[in-house]
Amino acid sequence: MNGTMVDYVMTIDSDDEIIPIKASKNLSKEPEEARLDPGFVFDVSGDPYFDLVPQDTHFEDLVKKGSKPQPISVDEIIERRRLGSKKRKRDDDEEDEHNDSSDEPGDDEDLESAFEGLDESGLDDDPLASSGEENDATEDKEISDLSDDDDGSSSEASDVETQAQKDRKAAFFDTETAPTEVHDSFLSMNLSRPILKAITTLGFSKPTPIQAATIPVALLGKDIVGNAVTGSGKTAAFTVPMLERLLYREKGKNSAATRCLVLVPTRELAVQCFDVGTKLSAHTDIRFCLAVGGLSLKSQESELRTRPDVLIATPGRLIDHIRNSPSFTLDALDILVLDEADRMLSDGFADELAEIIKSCPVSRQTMLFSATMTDSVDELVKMSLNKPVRLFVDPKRTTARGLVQEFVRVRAGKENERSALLVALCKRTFRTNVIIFLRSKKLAHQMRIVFSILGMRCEELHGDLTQEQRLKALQLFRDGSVDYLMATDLASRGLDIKGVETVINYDMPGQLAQYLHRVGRTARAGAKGRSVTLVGEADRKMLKAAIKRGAGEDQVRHRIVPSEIVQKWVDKLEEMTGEIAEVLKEEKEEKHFQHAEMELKKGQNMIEHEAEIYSRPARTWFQTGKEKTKSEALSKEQYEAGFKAESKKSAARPIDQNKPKRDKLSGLSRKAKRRKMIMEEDKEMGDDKALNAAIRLAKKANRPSKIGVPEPLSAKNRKAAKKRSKARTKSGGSTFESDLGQKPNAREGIRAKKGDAISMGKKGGKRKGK
Ligand SMILES: Nc1ncnc2c1ncn2[C@@H]1O[C@H](COP(=O)(O)OP(=O)(O)OP(=O)(O)O)[C@@H](O)[C@H]1O
Repeated sequence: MNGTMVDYVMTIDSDDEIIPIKASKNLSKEPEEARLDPGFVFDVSGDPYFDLVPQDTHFEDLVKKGSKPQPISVDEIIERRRLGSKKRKRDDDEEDEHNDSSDEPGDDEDLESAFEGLDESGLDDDPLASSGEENDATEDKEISDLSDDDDGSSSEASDVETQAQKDRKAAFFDTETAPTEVHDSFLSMNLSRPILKAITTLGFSKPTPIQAATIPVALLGKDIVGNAVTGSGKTAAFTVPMLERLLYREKGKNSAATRCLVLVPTRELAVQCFDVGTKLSAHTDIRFCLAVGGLSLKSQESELRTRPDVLIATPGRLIDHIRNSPSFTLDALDILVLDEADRMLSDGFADELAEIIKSCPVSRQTMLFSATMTDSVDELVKMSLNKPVRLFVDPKRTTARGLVQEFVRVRAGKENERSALLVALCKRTFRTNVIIFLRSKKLAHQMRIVFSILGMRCEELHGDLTQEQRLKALQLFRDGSVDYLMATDLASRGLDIKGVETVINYDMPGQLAQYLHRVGRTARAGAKGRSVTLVGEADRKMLKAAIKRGAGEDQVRHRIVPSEIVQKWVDKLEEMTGEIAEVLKEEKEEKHFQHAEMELKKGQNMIEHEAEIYSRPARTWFQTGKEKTKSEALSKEQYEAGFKAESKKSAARPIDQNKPKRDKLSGLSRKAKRRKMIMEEDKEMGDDKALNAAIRLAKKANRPSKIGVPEPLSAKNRKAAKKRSKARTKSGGSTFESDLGQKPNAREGIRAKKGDAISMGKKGGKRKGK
């Protein structure tokens, strides 16, 4: 760390209380329009998941039944054990009973006495095992040493653009279409009244910077690459123009079609996007559909048959529908949104993305968003976007303005103290609205058991849970029924939860992007928040990168947890290892039992309904389990390579292998290309050619015309439109028509022609790579 950095890393000597987050210099300088209403959130009171599905459907119906056994409640096991142990303890003396109540937050004296009577049965290789703590005086020095260690190869070094890169980008991106007006109000953006009404209902008084930049360009039908910090309103930035364009779609009999697709990496994020979309379209007739794994395939299929206007999906489930729902097609797609694109790639979805993109019409508009960009995203952009407009808001700043970043040092050789540190921090200081990120599902589950045994209200969110459990955990955390959410990186992207005060990183993630997304769950939409990261010796570079990319010099803290407190929790956790193991054992036994019951039921079903089950058409899969695991590992490797130094970048070339087969197709017309690709695919899959051709023909015959782009209103036209709208209102014209300020059906159903866009800002050349 250089001299100045030493000065600004403030040390918090005690974790007894939260040092109030002072308005930073940066914050006070912040332009008024950049601040959001911290009190506002998309989610309304009540259960946000119940209004995600058609009124006549029960949510329970949508949750995939039978694929996973009924969830086992850890809380129930712990409660059962607690009751059992209470009974045993009744035989003990008064003193021991008193010790039992030592789990109250902050009651450290009581805890101390409680430990004395407990049995010493530590497990040698248990992650919760202890080590000592050194004095605090050296901490300051060492954290400065840590940051002084500038070897020039830190993670963030790879983020610095070389001139060659800049030139390449300039050649690829549309540099002519820049937002011409600075919009400090939604009213000046040429939006229709139903959309404006919804924006007002949501309490958005001003567009955020990324919204101000994106909406006008997106309305032109241009491809966009958007980048802005977490919690800056990217969801509405692409949803608003998408809805506005949809208002101009063809309506009437046989014109229903899925025209917009939003792809997101996680199911929870899809649910949230769906929620935002339905709220913003509340005053329109635009229909949304959610297609994510873990929810019932059948009800999704039947909903897709009605051809909803907007589909929000995760890549895996979408591929399943493309392959296995005969009436479903993306042929009529006008707008494709790739949200959190880098995460989709790092999750091993590169192949799926390539397949989906191949299934979309070439003439679509594509918008790609993320708070962090990687090399693989660059490749995806090249593959799927057509002369995009690059809209990067404040690219130097990577964390929210209201975020205070704290770091807690975990010394070499004392890695095993992490759990004790975490418990100490949560027991004494961070007591409500805390998301804790852990590196594995197993650890998240174990820690949830630890917290529950200690009487701390806690839920877990990771991929080992059923969708039902995941949604429930989120809901309990959202409504404040639990104070802690133990999560893996599943929850690091996009989730917008009101009032998250603190994000704790049990360990420093391997990539800066991951860190930024995790800490981005707090300090959203102009609110203040705090992140606390446990930093080990191996995390030096990441620590340095995180500090450098923070919101401001005065918003970084070094927190020290008193060593005696850490030791206290180390001892307590050691004592608890036996109990944790018992809970895990009981849970495992229950799981086995449930599994056996399920298998039995399955067997009975097979006997009873054999004929019907075998008559069902076989579903085809995009990848086998083995292929998927392989591609996930590859993506992870490539994702990590994307963060390495620039010199290594060209060697990594992440998505190259996944590019559509360009060479074989070059020189062919668009139609011929597509036909050839489909034929090859059929050959690979060994599908029935005639049947597939018939399905394709039927789908093609049903394909509706494309949506256009809204025409900007000149001052003169605006007046005329107002007059027309008044006249129509008098004569009882439809609200939509008057909202649009145009003649009924004046532009409805018109295919977006090149000229449309050119007249408002040049549309780029031919789309590459498809
Ligand atoms: N114009 C606005 N005015 C006030 N609040 C807004 C506005 N736009 C969005 N918000 C609020 O900002 C919060 C964050 O929005 P959103 O989830 O879209 O952020 P994001 O940039 O997608 O974040 P992430 O990168 O983490 O996915 C939401 O709760 C929303 O209520």
